[in-house]
Amino acid sequence: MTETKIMLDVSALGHRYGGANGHQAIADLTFQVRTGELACIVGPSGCGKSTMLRSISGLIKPTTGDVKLGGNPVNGVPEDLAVVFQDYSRSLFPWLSVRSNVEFPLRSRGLSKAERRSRADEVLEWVGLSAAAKKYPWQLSGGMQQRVSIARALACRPALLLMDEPFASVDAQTRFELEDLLLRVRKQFDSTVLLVTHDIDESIYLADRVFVLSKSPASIVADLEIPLGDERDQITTRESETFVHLRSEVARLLDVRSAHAPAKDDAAPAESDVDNAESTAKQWAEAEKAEAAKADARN
Ligand SMILES: Nc1ncnc2c1ncn2[C@@H]1O[C@H](COP(=O)(O)OP(=O)(O)OP(=O)(O)O)[C@@H](O)[C@H]1O
Repeated sequence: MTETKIMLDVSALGHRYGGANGHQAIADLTFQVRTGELACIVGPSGCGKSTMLRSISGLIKPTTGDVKLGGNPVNGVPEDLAVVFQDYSRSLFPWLSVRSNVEFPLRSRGLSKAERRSRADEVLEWVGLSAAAKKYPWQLSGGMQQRVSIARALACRPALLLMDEPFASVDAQTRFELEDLLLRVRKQFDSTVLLVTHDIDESIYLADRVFVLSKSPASIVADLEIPLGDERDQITTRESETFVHLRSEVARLLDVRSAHAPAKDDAAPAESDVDNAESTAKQWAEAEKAEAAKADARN
């Protein structure tokens, strides 16, 4: 029997902002993502998804539990992790061309200039942006900018691709196109993906597995295998009996009818952490810039 490898192992992860009397954002999160799997996490607004992603990507140190990537403990930003955010305007550098944006994180990974160029050109072709390589992000539509972000993440050949509501800022048509693009490229690059969304249909359409989160503080309330096969289609898959059944099941688990009720502990953020509350995309971009600067200093 072949052993299934675990790429991401999250164990009893918890985070409380603002010390002992502060705000418990996530509590006792335990789940695993297998190598080569596309897993989606769906949870109600404010339940702690970003806090979880920050912990997994090493941007914050969780107060309890631990995270392992490829068997190694995550104690800072891991090199073999890439992240795609909803807010592409904050994660792409406006002063760099599309190609340079894609090459940027490769600078800290010890690749030669020629290798960086060839990787960037390969992924840009895969996301259909070869012709836009010399343009700047601000010359592109939102959907195209998000394709640049996806290309940039894939160029790093990450062991794990984290995606934080990646398609939430584009129109419905573009969203469908980007979802299908993700399904194509994850196959091409054999990627392991963890995607966070609050769109139930999107989570089922994309995933091999869906984890459903509770309201704040987030914990896992269900782990559902999605038996929709590899070939998915925006119309026929979404109309299928299995899809419709899963949609109702996830909606029930999320208890969508009460999703707009304020969570009992959803007061103002804990004061001591307010400085910390800038967007994860910005934090990540700063971490990448720092890594590239270190690499430049070494060379
Ligand atoms: N830096 C911080 N300091 C204090 N509290 C915070 C901080 N960041 C988030 N919180 C609180 O933790 C809880 C979870 O926030 P988080 O942003 O992780 O949730 P989310 O599920 O990503 O939200 P959304 O769905 O709105 O994106 C919220 O109550 C939020 O106010």
